[in-house]
Formats: sequence, C-alpha cells, structure tokens
Amino acid sequence: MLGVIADDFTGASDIASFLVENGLSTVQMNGVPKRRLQSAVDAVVISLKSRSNPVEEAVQQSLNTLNWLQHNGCTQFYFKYCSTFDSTANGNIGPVTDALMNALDTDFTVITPALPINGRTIFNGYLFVGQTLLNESGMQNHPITPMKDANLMRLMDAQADGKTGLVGYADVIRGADHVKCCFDQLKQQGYRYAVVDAVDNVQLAVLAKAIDDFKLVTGGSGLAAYMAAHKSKNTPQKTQKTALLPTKADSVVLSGSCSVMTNKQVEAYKTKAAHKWLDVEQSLNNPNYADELYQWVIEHLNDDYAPMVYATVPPQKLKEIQQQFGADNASHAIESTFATLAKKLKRYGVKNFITAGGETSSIVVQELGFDGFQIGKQIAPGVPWLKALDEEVFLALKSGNFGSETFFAYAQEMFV
Ligand SMILES: Nc1ncnc2c1ncn2[C@@H]1O[C@H](COP(=O)(O)OP(=O)(O)OP(=O)(O)O)[C@@H](O)[C@H]1O
Ligand SMILES: O=C(O)[C@@H](O)C(=O)CO
Repeated sequence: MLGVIADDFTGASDIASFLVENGLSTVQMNGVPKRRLQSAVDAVVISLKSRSNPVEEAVQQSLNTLNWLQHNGCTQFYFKYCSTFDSTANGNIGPVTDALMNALDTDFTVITPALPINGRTIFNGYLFVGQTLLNESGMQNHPITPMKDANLMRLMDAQADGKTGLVGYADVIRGADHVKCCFDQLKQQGYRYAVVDAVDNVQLAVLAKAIDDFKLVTGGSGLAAYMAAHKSKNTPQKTQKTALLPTKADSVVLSGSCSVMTNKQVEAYKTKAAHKWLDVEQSLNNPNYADELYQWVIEHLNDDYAPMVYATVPPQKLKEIQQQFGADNASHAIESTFATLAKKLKRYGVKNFITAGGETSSIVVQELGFDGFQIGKQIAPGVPWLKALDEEVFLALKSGNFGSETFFAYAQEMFV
C-alpha cells in the first residue's frame, strides 16, 4: 500500500484524485487519524497543513504521519509538495525529505514537482510554469512562499542536508534502466537527491518505472499518477473511475488565494454571482465580521450561483495590504475569518463548499472537522469533488493556480 504525506489539503486532494483516476482505490484522511485504517485500499493520502509552518513542526507532523502509515500497512511512501515547489529558504521540503529519508533508512530519493497537464515542467533542472520560469510566473509574488528562483537543485540545496544532482532530459528518454544507472552514478558521487527532467508525461512514465522500488518518492502529483498507472497494471480489476458528485444544495465559494489563475477565476465569477470582498482591516479589527459575512452569505443562498466571499487581490494590492498590516498578520486574520465563516455556514446547513487556495482550504477543512474524504469526480485536473466520510457534505479544494477561468461556475454545473 502506498502512503502519501501531503503538505497541504488541496495538494492532498490533487494527488488523491490522480491515484484514483489511475486505478488505485484511495482514501484521503485529514491529519493523522486517531484510529486504525477502516477500509482496505491501495493508497492512503494524509493531508497536513505543514507547508509554511516552522521547520520543526513540519518535520514532527510528517514523522508522526509516516509512523501512522507504517503501522497501517504502507510499505512505500510519497511526500507530496506543490508542483511549484512552494517553500521558504529554510524549508520545509528539504528538512521534511531528510527526516523521512532518515526514518526510512534510505539514502537516495527523487525531487519531481513536474505536473505537465497543468503546465509544470522541468528542463535542465529548471521548473517552468507554462512557458515561463517559476520565478517569473507570478509565484515570485506569493503571499507566504514567494519563489524567487527556478533552479530546483539550488532550491533544494539551500534547505536540505545533502547535495542535489540532475538526471537531464537526454538521459531520461533513454528509458528506466538507464535512469536507474544515472541514480547509481549520482549516489557514487555523493548526491542524496536527484531532480529528474520531465517536459511531458512520457518522462514521468519512465521515471515511475525507475523508482518502483524506492522507499520514499517526493514530488507533485504528476509522478504519482504514473506510479499508480504502473502499479494498477498488475491489478486491473481495481481500476475504478469514480462518479461521486454533489447534489444541488446550499453552496458557497470561499477564495483565499491570490494566484494569477484565482484572480482570473474570481473576476469571471463576479459576472455571474453575488460576491463580497473579505476586508483585511475588518478581519483584524471587527469581532463581528465573520458574523456579518455569514448573514450576507445566507441571504444569497437561493441565487442561481453560490455567493462568493473572496480575499483574492492582484499583486500590487497584496503588496500594499502586506505593508500596511504585515504579511503574517494579514494572512492569519483572513484564514481565521474564513474558518469561522465556514463553520457557521456548515452549522446553518450549507452542503457544498468550494474553496480556493491551499492554506485557505486547509484551515477551512480543519475547522469543519471532517476525518477524511472519499474522492469524487474531477472538476479540473488535480481538483476533485470530495465527499466527507460520514456526512453528505461535499468540498472542492482548488489549488491556487489550478482550473480554468470558469472553474467556480463549472464546479456547480456538475451538481446532480
Ligand atoms: N487580500 C489579502 N491580503 C493579504 N493576504 C491575503 C489576501 N488574500 C489572501 N491572503 C493570504 O494569502 C495566502 C494564500 O495562500 P493559499 O495557500 O490559500 O493560496 P495559494 O498559495 O494561491 O494556493 P496553493 O497553495 O493551493 O497554490 C493565505 O494565507 C491568505 O490568507
Ligand atoms: O501541486 C500542486 O500544485 C497543488 O496540489 C498544490 O500543492 C497547491 O497547494
């Protein structure tokens, strides 16, 4: 069984959806479960909110998760981080990878954020988003983890204990056996991690074969999809594309991402639905603010499209807000308002929640208190509908840059 440790909740649903799409029965649990695994599955994905925590906290949470996965029958492990390698110079990708490698007593792993279907590719060890380098893609303006470099070897070396080598495109296209030889050479030269080029899915399929016996694999959801396809070939009877979908019921859109794509999605959705901007100053200073937003949302629950509360702003406005209130202060206040609002709305009876942004989605799900999810139909690559395990509540946790411009409306057009 494959055990996945995901550093945020949107990332967890991203990888879980690709595992399911490629034939592995999968359950997604929110945080380290208090009890043993209840069902027989091929993969367990555990969502953490550890991407931007202090390093020691992220390491400890990840080790606790590994421990639970080991005690529940997992034999191979995947550390899922963002396809845009979201992290600070201190971590957490490097330190968590090192801690997991030490705990698993393994001395080599791969670094593979590539997700070609969503435009994340790697060439000569540089990470691209579409046709631009990561650090020119808008990710340099990220509110919490601004990405100022696109060179994955440099990024990893800055935060990890060991050295990072490269298996370049020309080697990858020679096939899985050759890639394995490249790994051996890198190990002999003292490298502990290999960035592997992937400009399209063909290289991910090669890599999935080459790492079949690795105890620990790290990356985005792209490689995991091909690992699942590779594994499920042996058990084709398990291939089961899911059709789980929400019914038309009270719904809300909560957008806390400031990514380039979320900005476009929010603008597009404003032309269709009632919308209200979440004001940071009010969040910080008005103790009744979440209640006021709640009242506004319930007044619009019978509209054709779900009302949207959004903190989303373009880069210049974000800079001004962060200068005025401090980046951490602003983002904590916003996250906490979204969390309180979501809790009130669930209590009121809202059944479908569409949230944008990894940190935002993580805090909302934690506050709503679900143990875990069944994975439903994909709305866009990497964004499935999720059904809470013991309740008729559905969530769509959208990673910042995923989905097309019409995502919010399209997700609701799927209601049955
Ligand atoms: N108007 C704003 N001013 C300041 N901070 C904001 C504002 N809007 C959102 N934020 C903060 O920015 C952060 C956005 O991170 P989040 O992970 O939710 O989105 P994302 O990074 O685009 O998504 P992903 O991690 O899935 O790519 C959150 O902490 C949020 O509270
Ligand atoms: O890999 C991605 O891009 C997403 O799953 C994610 O982690 C965004 O938070």
